[in-house]
Amino acid sequence: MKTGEFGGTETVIEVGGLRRRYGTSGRGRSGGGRGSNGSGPRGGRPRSVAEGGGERSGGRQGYEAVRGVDFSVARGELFALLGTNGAGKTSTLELLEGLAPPSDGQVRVLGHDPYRERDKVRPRIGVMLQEGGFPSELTPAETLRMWAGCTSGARPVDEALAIVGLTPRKDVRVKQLSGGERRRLDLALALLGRPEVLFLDEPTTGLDAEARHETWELVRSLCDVGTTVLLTTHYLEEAEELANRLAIMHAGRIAATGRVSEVVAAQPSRVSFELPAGFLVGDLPPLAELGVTGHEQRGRTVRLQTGELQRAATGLLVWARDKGVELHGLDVRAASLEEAYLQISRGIDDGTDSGFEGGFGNGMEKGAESK
Ligand SMILES: Nc1ncnc2c1ncn2[C@@H]1O[C@H](COP(=O)(O)OP(=O)(O)OP(=O)(O)O)[C@@H](O)[C@H]1O
Repeated sequence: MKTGEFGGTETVIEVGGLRRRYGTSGRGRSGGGRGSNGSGPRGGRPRSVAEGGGERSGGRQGYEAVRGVDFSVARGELFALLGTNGAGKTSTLELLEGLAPPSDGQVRVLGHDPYRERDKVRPRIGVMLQEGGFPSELTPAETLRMWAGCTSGARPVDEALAIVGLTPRKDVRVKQLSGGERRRLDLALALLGRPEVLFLDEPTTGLDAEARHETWELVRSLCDVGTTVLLTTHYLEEAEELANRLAIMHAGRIAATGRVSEVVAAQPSRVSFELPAGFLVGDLPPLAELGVTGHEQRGRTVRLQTGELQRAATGLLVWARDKGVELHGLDVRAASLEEAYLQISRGIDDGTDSGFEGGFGNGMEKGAESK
């Protein structure tokens, strides 16, 4: 089940032509702490690297991690940013959180520039960073109490602990918490100020299956009461479960965006099988008549791509029956978000549009055109 109906058309997050270049400004990455409200004791992302230097700065021209990104998110909507490692998800999120200014383009959160009008935006957002960086000698209860002191209108600490299921561990030192428990503490901190907009950077990484499902339930319930959520994730299942809409980023750009069904529908389905002994691809029925839009062959293995899976599979099976042959290794695969994700990222790497050719792996020879 997706998050609840999001409440109307009010745009809460708007991003246009967004760019972020490292290595030219001399600013550090993502200073300024966790979000919620107040400046707080936590000074920002532990993996900070000076934008003006470091091995990742990309030389004199710098490195452009975000290359013209556009999207908007309505109130109560959950928007997921997916992408390969280094695609630019966190770099984008940090611009939305107001932790750095964009090199170019526009960001509006709740109608304000989150960097320049930080004081207007900060009290209304909650941020769950990828790595927390808690003082390790404090307990979760103490950490939350300390943070609540910097947060106006904070929830009671016990309520925040209960929401994320940390009550039984509230008096254990942070250094003794498991990775998943720390993640929950991170979430509790992000929720402390009852934010209107929640930014979650890989919120369920390190959580076991049960805790992940509980977090999904929690996020859904927040959306149901109108909280707007932007999350990054590597779990496609998470995006499928939660997202009203998503964007797949690759190399700093949005390669596909829309509802899950729209992103998936834009990708072809696949049928692969071993060509029976004594037959060539040219002996198959005319592929265009089966709705096949492309095919490749490696050794005896043939892979077809199609937007009409039933027609292609039926035509192939009828052909095999008529010829009295068995199609070994037959694999009929409908397009899925995973397929879409892989095809998009591989396709762009290869400079192809759909990723179909790149997705079949290197060393694949193009099969002969069928008759
Ligand atoms: N301070 C920095 N200086 C130079 N390059 C940086 C800096 N921070 C990030 N980058 C580069 O920008 C690119 C995007 O990084 P980013 O962390 O935004 O990706 P991501 O999509 O969040 O990746 P992941 O899924 O691995 O967390 C990467 O190539 C990264 O090496």
